[in-house]
Parts: sequence; structure tokens; C-alpha cells
Amino acid sequence: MPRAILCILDSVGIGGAPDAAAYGDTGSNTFGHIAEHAAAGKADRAGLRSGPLNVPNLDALGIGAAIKLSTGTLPPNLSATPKGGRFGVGREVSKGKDTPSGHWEIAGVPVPFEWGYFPQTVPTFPDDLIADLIEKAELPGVLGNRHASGTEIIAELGEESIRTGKPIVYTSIDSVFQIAAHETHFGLDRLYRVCEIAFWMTSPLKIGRVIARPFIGEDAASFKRTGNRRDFAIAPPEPTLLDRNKAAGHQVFAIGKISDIYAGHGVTHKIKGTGLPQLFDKTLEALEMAADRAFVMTNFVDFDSEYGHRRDVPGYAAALEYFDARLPELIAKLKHDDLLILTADHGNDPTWQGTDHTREQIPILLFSPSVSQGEIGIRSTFADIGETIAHWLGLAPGRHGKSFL
Ligand SMILES: O=P(O)(O)O[C@H]1O[C@H](CO)[C@@H](O)[C@H]1O
Ligand SMILES: [Mn+2]
Ligand SMILES: [Mn+2]
Repeated sequence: MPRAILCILDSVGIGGAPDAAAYGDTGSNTFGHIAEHAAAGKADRAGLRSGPLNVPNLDALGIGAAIKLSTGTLPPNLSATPKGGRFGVGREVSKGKDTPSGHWEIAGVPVPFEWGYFPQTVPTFPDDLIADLIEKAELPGVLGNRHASGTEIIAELGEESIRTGKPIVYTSIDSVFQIAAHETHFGLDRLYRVCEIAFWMTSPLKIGRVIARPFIGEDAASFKRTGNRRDFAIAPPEPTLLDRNKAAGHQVFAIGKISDIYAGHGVTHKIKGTGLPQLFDKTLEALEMAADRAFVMTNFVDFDSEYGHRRDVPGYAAALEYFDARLPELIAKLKHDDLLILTADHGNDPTWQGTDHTREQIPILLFSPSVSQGEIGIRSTFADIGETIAHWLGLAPGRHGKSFL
């Protein structure tokens, strides 16, 4: 009874995308640079972690070997010889370096169109779009209206937002329209409604997502974003692996952000979770419920949202070590015909300039009690991951990518 478990370690890239120059990201390497910083004592934080990166379980599955294959260089304290599983590298054909592009392509559907983006101007959003939003959502106005880091703009404008009732609208280098507002002063349900209205206005512009960014706290020093983030995303242009497995009558567990990323399409069990520990727990729980030919997919967003975008090297290193320490629990739960794949959707090198994603290749670490050790090389599309899982679950081949099993 085959089952498949796909863990997306959001933003855990491994460097070296051949087209990185087009994104200003030549030389970025999320995992490799964290390992280098840690080895040099530059990822220490009192009370959190210190010293070289300690990820023996990821290393046993081939993370070091995958990075070496991707960049030609083995980072410190990692091994070039895995102890089990199959390792490889994924290269993205879709344009853009955001979450939906990566996830859709991983699920067998590369993005066939150019995403819409907002310019690096102030204001960034078209006047008519904002005027329309203010009118339809009955807002007293908006704040922000520029490119920004979400935590920084809340610290800067959060108090004014509470005082005036105006939500904060901002974007990034990604195809996103983000709206931050206070969970209770503005109201969470109201924020979601405003996002929904914005989504209908921005989707014709091929903006991938409108993201609700609720926060709590009463002043700049205490503002904190909550787990009630919600992404309103464009639906994938073709049926993904999730749709295909659901259509075959099998379970599809979507854990964390997964359901949002695929606009709810192809999901039979939507499971929310906040923070790495809970997302990991929910993944283990889903495995308990997963029947024959089930597909379990989890997005571990914190690597990206809490550490990558925040350019927090010690935090990112500690998160990798946490995930690594829990990996044996997941592996212990695998039955003979279960397939586990660990991968990422893009990079977000915390040592890089700015606060945006980085165009990188991704690790593909595959493990099953019934698959021998080996290497799968550099795959020319992330869609090979989806096709491998489709093959494993007995689905007909899709239009993009090839199974590596
Ligand atoms: O700075 P925050 O609000 O975390 O925004 C980040 O989150 C968005 C979605 O992943 C990205 O486009 C990036 O801008
Ligand atoms: Mn992502
Ligand atoms: Mn991100």
C-alpha cells in the first residue's frame, strides 16, 4: 500500500540556479551559507544555538551531497556521502522565485505565464486599484503602499493603523499584494473580507496572491504577526498532483499553507498549523490517518517567513537543527511502501542583501524503506518530483516532468 509524504522546507535552497543572474542572485546559497556562517562562529545566539551546523539526519539523507552536486562545493560539517536514500538537485523552469511557482511546479505544473509585479516606486500600487479597494471595502484609506518587509512596516505604521483604522498595504519583489491590520482593532474577519475584495481586483493583473497579515500588540515594541495569516491565491492553470490524486479517489492531506497555495484545489483534508513544532506534529498525525495511496504534503513556512526574510542566520540555523532532530520520528513512522521526499520551493539566503527570496536550485532528498541508495542527478524541472510521486501512487503520467524512480 504505497503512500507519499512530501515536505517542503520553504526557502531551503542550495545555490547555483543557472539563471540566478537574471534575479540578481548569482552566488546565493541558503543552506550552504548558513553552514559556512555556523562553522565560522557567525550563527551563534545566546540561549538559542552555537557552533557548527548540526544536521546529521539531513546529512545522512544527502543534503551535503546535494549541495556539492548543485554548487561544486561541500559546505563545512556536511558529508559528500549519504548513508541512505536518494539525493539530487531540482532546477526550476517557471519564471519567478515565489512560493506558488515553486509549489505548482513541484506538483507537476510549471507556470506558463509571467506573473504581475508592482514597481519599486512610492506609491507602488496603481491609483485606481487603491481607490477601488477603498470604495468597495469601505476603508477610511490605506497606509504603506510601497515595497517593504512585513515586520518592519508594521513596526513603523502599526500604531497609525490602529489610530486611523487604515490597513497597511505593501508588496515585495514577489507577485503579492499584502494587507496588514490589527487582529482586534481592525478585526480578523474584516481583514479577510478586505483581502478577498483585493484578490478579485488583483487576479486579473496576474498577481499571484493577496496575503492577510494580521498582527497583535498595542505598540511598535510589542507588535507580533499571528498564525492567522491567510493567502488568497490564483488557482493553478492545470490539474496538479493534488487534483490527480483526489480525482483517483485517494486522500490528499494539505498541511500548513498547502491548501492556500493551491487555492484549495485537490485537497481532501486541510490541516492548519503554526510554527515548526506544530507543523511537524500535524504531519505525523496525518500519517496515522493516511490510507493506501494517500498523499501527505506539508509546507514548513517558518524557515522562510521567520528566518529567511528576516535575514536571521542563527534563527535559520536553529530551525534547520530543530527539523533535523525530529526527522527520525518521521522516518520511524514510514512503512515499507511509503515514500518520503524533502525539498524546497525557492531560496531565501539569510546572508544575502535585501529581504527577498533568492533564485536557487533545491535539494531533493528521497527516502523509502523499499528504495535503494543512490543519486538522481540535477533534474531539469521541479515537476520531476510530482511525477515521481504520481508514479509511486499509481497515477497516470502527467504532461510535465519525469519520474526518477
Ligand atoms: O516581509 P513579509 O511580510 O514576511 O513578506 C514576505 O512574504 C511574502 C510571501 O512569502 C513574500 O513575498 C515576502 O515579501
Ligand atoms: Mn516559499
Ligand atoms: Mn517568502
